[in-house]
Amino acid sequence: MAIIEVNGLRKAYGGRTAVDGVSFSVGEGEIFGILGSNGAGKTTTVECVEGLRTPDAGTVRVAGLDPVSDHEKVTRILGAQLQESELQPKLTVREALELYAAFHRAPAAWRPLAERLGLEAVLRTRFAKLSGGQKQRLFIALALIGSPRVVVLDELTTGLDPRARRDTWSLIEEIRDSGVTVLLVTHFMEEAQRLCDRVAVIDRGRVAALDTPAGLISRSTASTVISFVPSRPLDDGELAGLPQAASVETTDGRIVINGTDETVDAVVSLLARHHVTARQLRITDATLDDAFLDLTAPGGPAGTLTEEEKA
Ligand SMILES: Nc1ncnc2c1ncn2[C@@H]1O[C@H](COP(=O)(O)OP(=O)(O)OP(=O)(O)O)[C@@H](O)[C@H]1O
Repeated sequence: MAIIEVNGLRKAYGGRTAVDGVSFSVGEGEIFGILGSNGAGKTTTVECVEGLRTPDAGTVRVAGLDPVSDHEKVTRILGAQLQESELQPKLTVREALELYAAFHRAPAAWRPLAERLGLEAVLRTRFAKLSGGQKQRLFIALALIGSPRVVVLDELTTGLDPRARRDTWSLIEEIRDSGVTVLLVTHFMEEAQRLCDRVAVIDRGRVAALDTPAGLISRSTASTVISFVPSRPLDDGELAGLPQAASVETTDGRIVINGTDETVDAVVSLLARHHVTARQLRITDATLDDAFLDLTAPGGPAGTLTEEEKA
């Protein structure tokens, strides 16, 4: 069952359109990713879901409620991550948890929540003295303190080191496993690929694609990466003319081709025809990073919408 439904959402600032007809729905228990470049319209979209902005057109529903006209009810269902500027630097972790618990009618017990998020050791530490990872864990705790059914996490791991980022990913999975739906806004393809059940790619205010991470990769014109060092140089023209090759690059003698299974077959035939051996041959699946670049390229395959996107 869908817990978030967004239909034909439009929002402009002044005369400038930021979100231009965005539609998606999020099923209960999913980790749903919103992916896009800077300025694509991600934050505006989730702010409309949170009821912090009023749409110019379209509808948004959270558990069937309008986040603007039913704002109070929606704040009991949906927990949003604060921005750093919204917490007093002198507040201790314990004070922040107690303060935010007091905002809710039926808050979660803050102590077990602090334990779950590894914050017991810093309960008396002021916000300004916390590390980046500790601050993010506190933000997650504050988003969860009202025992929400949905939590919105926006650019949560920006600025974290790789270990803290991975720790945060595990926490997000635990949150989902505890039954909370997660709406995750991110720039990081690896994060979306690892965590998200489904992803909406927003490009210039529109949904360019909506699918599982694996689905997005297989739909892109560059689902496979072939790389090798030829035993002798190959003709650039023949390489560029390979079927379904989205890109061909040569760096320090290594040829890297982004394409499909059809491209792999053509590379094998080309090498055989010219009696060239492929040294250090690697054939790997493309990453979400490759698919994202392909899906958001000007004139790219952004028009290949699934049935859900067309609806
Ligand atoms: N309060 C505002 N007033 C005017 N324009 C705004 C405002 N907020 C956002 N915009 C503009 O709307 C567009 C979409 O911005 P939005 O913040 O939704 O994108 P985003 O995908 O979240 O970007 P980022 O990844 O950089 O945070 C951008 O062109 C931005 O400059």
